[in-house]
Amino acid sequence: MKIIADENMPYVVELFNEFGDIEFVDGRHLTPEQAQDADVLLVRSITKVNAALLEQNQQLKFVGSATIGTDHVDIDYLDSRNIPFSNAPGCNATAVGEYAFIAMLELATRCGESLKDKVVGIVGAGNTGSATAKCLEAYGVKVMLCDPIKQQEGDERAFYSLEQVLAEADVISLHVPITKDGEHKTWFLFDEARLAALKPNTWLLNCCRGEVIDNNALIKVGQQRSDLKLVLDVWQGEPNPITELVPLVDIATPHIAGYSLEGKAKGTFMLYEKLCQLTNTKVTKTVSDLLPPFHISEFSLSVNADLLDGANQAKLLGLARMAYDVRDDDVKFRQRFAQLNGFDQMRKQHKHRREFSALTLNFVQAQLSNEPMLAAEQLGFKVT
Ligand SMILES: NC(=O)c1ccc[n+]([C@@H]2O[C@H](COP(=O)([O-])OP(=O)(O)OC[C@H]3O[C@@H](n4cnc5c(N)ncnc54)[C@H](O)[C@@H]3O)[C@@H](O)[C@H]2O)c1
Ligand SMILES: O=C(O)[C@H](O)[C@H](O)COP(=O)(O)O
Repeated sequence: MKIIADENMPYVVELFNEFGDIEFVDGRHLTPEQAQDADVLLVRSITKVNAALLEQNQQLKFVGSATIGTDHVDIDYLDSRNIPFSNAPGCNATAVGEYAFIAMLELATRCGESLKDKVVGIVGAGNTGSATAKCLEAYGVKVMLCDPIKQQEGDERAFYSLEQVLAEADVISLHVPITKDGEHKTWFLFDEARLAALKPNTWLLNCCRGEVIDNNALIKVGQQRSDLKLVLDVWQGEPNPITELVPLVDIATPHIAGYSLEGKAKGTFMLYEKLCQLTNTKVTKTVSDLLPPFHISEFSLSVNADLLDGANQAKLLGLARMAYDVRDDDVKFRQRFAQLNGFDQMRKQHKHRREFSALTLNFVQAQLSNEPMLAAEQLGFKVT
């Protein structure tokens, strides 16, 4: 079996070498000629999987994308050729949730404000939106979920309309797939009118797809409204963000919100499981076999370390930065995004961060209540 895999997908050798020969390719520039003799194709979000790529291939047995989003894959075309396809829903949800939470903590600390006093609107309450809400709620922040599709499906959580979120939330975090048609289409969901209608001092975070916000309108509105705070991990026209937008953005990163080692490992692992299922192969590996130990295995906290206390926001941020310091990616982004291949190079060379779960917090003295420990656990840390 010939397996063609994106060169930036970790753990492919560990998981797939038992199935055959592996060839690594540059996923953004994969050609029909390179893909023509693949039995298995393993891609990331940067490879367009469609008729143009695959019509010369008559032997393809499986396409796997180690991503949550599927907008780069023509699933109808694969169906028409009976080629099984699988993505990796939820694989990097925790990574995105922690990224959004850390970015909010960072902004709050930078502005001398308390995140706990904010109301956060989450647009799209699926895997990544729910993971963001989980961190915020563990910290005691009020969350407003907006997801008309889940609401219509009978999800029992409390939902709010987008208009309510725009009117009431201090922070808005976007977690929708990119869709171009239908009642709930998300392409330019945040157009000039919605951007201009944001409450004074709103923070807007986009960790889903760049085109959910009209980036040209964002430049126009951002230039008129210095009160807005922006966190962008995704950009219209990737890998070439619009240059004028970057200085208006408070935290800017190159589509790496989902790049935790855990998320990456889970993504590749889910495709391995699917291929095992398709080929009647026994699953013999586990995700934890793949992950190296974290360089800080345990961190001790004293009795004053009530992470839930808003007065300790900076301490919580310090702790979160041990797992992931978003400022490093922001600095690199500003230096490199405009260079030739800068955006892709930053993603390729990204030092995959760890999730909170890699860090064990040791509460060395008994707390007055066990709430801070429970909150730390809810945030995702291991607690002893
Ligand atoms: N930045 C990154 O690294 C990164 C990582 C993972 C995912 N993503 C992107 O984020 C998207 C969301 O990921 P997910 O795992 O949460 O997906 P998901 O499918 O679990 O959840 C998306 C939710 O959005 C809702 N939705 C759709 N249209 C909506 C609308 N108009 N208004 C409100 N809600 C709407 C859906 O009902 C669904 O519940 C992915 O499709 C992907 O494009 C980006
Ligand atoms: O859809 C997703 O899962 C994310 O956008 C994913 O993290 C993108 O990363 P890539 O596949 O480009 O490495």
